[in-house]
Amino acid sequence: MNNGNHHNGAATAGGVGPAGIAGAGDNQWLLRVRNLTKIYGEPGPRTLELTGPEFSSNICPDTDSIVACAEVSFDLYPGEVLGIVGESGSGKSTVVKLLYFDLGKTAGSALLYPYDQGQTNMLEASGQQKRRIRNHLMGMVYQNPRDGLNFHFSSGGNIAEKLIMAGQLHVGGIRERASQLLEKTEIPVRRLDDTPATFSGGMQQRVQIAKAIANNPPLLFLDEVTTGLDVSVQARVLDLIRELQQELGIAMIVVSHDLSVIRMLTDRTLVMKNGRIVESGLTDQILQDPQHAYTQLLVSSLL
Ligand SMILES: Nc1ncnc2c1ncn2[C@@H]1O[C@H](COP(=O)(O)OP(=O)(O)OP(=O)(O)O)[C@@H](O)[C@H]1O
Repeated sequence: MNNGNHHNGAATAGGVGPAGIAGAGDNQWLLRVRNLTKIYGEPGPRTLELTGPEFSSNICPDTDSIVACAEVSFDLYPGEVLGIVGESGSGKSTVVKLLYFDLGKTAGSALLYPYDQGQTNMLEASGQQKRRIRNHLMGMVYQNPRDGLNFHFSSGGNIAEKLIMAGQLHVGGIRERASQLLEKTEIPVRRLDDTPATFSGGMQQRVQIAKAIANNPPLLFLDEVTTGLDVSVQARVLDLIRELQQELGIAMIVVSHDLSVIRMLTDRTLVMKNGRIVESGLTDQILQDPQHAYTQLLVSSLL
């Protein structure tokens, strides 16, 4: 498991920023996740014992319940980019969907420092508090733009929605901010009133990114955001994410089955298999010297 010692001297650490962690000290985590677990179906007493990488299965032989993820623990520091890599079905998306409140947990806790100074498990917050956390402190970019965007709204309308949810009501200000965000994500501002349905796949992802960062959240989730795009389009979206990360100092959790995406974007990586973390560490170290047999297989497929 990660020892929590590494972080990259985040731009927001110690400063008065959207992370709200002024004076929190240099080693203050932004997000602390412990024993995050999601099980579909009724688990039995031995469900966790009888599933996982050593069984090459996440299905409990006693109850047929599915362990989407179990006992996932890690810390994320302000401005740090953490990757989650693993094959299809390993539980990567489940982890970010639990943290973004798209799914309800079976067990575990997640403390987000700007929410109640990290004193309260945000996974047990009320619906209203969760909406507040989501609107002010987090952004999400989904693999499928239809999950993150309303295709009946214009691109500007999609961004406006996020701004309004966070309490911005001044129409002129909203339009100006939406234009600024489109510019930042390299979409011609003249497309402000066009719907995402008229955009290319790469542009749709960039509108999702613009919407996700609209309220300057300290934390952004990216779930397979370039999967399915043409290689050249992928490269442009990845470059944009990297530039925005450097400019804004935003912490990110990047989910991908693709180690080249993980290599390009992340500082530290969790490797998942059958719902469990099998290895974690600095991305460079994992790529150079993978310890777990499964990670070795993943890395060799990259070479
Ligand atoms: N609604 C559901 N009911 C039952 N099982 C589910 C449900 N959603 C996900 N699962 C299972 O949970 C496990 C983890 O799924 P998850 O989507 O997190 O994997 P992943 O690593 O993100 O893979 P992918 O990229 O293919 O989505 C898989 O075995 C999946 O079949």
